[in-house]
Amino acid sequence: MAGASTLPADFLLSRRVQEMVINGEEPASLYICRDEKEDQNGPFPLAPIPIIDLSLFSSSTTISAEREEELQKLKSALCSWGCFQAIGHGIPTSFLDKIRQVTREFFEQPMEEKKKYSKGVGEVEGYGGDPTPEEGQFLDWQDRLFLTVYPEDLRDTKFWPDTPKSFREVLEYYTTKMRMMTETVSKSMAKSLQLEENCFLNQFGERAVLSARFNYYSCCPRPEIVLGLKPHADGTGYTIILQDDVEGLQVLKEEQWFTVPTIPDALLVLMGDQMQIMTNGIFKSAVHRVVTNKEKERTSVAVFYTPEKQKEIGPEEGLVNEETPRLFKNVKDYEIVHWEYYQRGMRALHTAQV
Ligand SMILES: O=C(O)CCC(=O)C(=O)O
Ligand SMILES: [Fe+2]
Repeated sequence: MAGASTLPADFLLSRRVQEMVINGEEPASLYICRDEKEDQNGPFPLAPIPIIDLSLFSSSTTISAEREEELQKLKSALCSWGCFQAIGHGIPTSFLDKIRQVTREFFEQPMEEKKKYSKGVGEVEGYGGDPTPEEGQFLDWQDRLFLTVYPEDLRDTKFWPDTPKSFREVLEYYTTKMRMMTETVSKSMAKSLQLEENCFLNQFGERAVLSARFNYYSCCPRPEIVLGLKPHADGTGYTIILQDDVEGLQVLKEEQWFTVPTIPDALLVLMGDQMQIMTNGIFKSAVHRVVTNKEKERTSVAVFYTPEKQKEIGPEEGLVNEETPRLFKNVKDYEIVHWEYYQRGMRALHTAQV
């Protein structure tokens, strides 16, 4: 298509990346994130992210020494990587496969079917690309379906797909399980820091928000210069990511990008900025990105767990003392500021610093 490389962002974002690929189009210039000759410090090593067995925290039969050791492992993972691979979460692998399958089935439907759930270019909820970023920011090689699931009165069910047939049921069941998992994870994180076990749950509040983002990364003819998702840290409390069997997610540690291994029965629990604030900087909010792939499509489902709207959160008092002074202010609706900065290609954490 003549002049394709200078198309404006709003126009590009009104179309799906998947459509461009089906039409055999080359990525327009706004998708190009770097100079071809730039050193990318690849190949990227696999990240040795600790694997934590959550069943050790919930089962009453676990001997306390074993539980204590796992809590220490959890704390160390969150201080260094800002994430861990969770197993023993109580969701059978067969069900994780079911979610992976309905996700793929949703995106593999004809465009007309998916467009029933289309959002406007500027909106977040629904099917499409992320809203247009500020000038100078490149676009992501992905399409996604974003749905708020809890609290239930915030659901906008016109965006909830009717097909594949089991989609809604699978999402409902998965997020019920996610709520149980956030309870275990939040309590365990508190215990690992010698805090009262409900402290983080209380900060998240009864109306904590759970939303699901189904990501679809089409094959990309120029993987060396196009990203599936630009580098960012999440504005959440934390995020739980289900990957399929195609690698692509990377985390940044000491200025090196590491590829997150795909493990069929594991869920990646990744700290967002708000957990870094609540732990007074002890847990790291992990910077991550997604690379593209020439041969294989990739899917993922990210469940975002965010404190209740309008609720103030801040560093736990038990973590603030003379040796470790308060690093962050109390904030509310932090994710809104986070989003504004994200759209400018920046992190927002400094806005919460004292
Ligand atoms: O696709 C992935 O594995 C990660 C997605 C992600 O980082 C996000 O949706 O915020
Ligand atoms: Fe993310």
